[in-house]
Amino acid sequence: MTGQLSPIDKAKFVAAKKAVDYVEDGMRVGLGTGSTAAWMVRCLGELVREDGLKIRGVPTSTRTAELAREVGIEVISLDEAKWLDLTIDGADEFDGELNLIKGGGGALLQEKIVATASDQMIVIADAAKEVGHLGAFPLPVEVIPFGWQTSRALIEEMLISVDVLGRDVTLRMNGDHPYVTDEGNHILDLHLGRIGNARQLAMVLNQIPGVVENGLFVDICDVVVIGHGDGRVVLRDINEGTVEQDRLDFVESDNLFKDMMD
Ligand SMILES: O=C[C@H](O)[C@H](O)[C@H](O)COP(=O)(O)O
Repeated sequence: MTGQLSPIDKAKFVAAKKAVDYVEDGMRVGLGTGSTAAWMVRCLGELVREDGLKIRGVPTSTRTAELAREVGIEVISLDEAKWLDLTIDGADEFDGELNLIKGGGGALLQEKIVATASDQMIVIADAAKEVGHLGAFPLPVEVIPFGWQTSRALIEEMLISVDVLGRDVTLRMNGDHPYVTDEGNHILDLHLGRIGNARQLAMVLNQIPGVVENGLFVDICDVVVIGHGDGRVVLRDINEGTVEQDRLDFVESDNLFKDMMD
């Protein structure tokens, strides 16, 4: 990756770097999944190794669990933690009310359980993830493999009666085979274009037999840390509104960032 300092990588990195400021000694922290969350796990690992930060992390996927252990974070299960102080995770889209689409990486089920078991959920994202209305990103819905085609037909039928633009539903593939989640389920991606009422859609989806969970996170996120390619970070807080942070000029010289790019 030498020399490939893309603005998106920088944006994800500065958002992650800023978000770990919320983590305090002794906290039980939910660790999200995805490329942005991976930056956050690396930043936390650095604080654990170099500053002696004492935290326990609950990962939201096997991928994140491996990375967390690799960087020196103590990993525990959600049942061991019981409740979390904070979860930091990425998102595929967020709107002005901090509602989210998640699950582009297939981890939405554990992510939703972990986020809702936390006092606070902080999302880290590059600025391109902000939308006026959710739905341009295909909405992931996790379904059990048994009868998944019936679940898809029921979803398609339901979509006729809700406020969405598109109605295509596709089975996520991994090469020639259906994608399999950490729980052994499949993912249906709903190509909706625009979601008129995220709260209603999230509820009706979860009433369909075979649906385990959907990737709409409504009223779960408290803060979005938005990273920009030039190092600027903007906080969007559900209670305090928008707060512009100073530009973080350290990106290129930051050891962690340099290590990952070399
Ligand atoms: O299942 C994956 C998660 O919901 C991710 O947090 C989401 O897809 C965003 O991933 P990334 O940071 O790679 O864009």
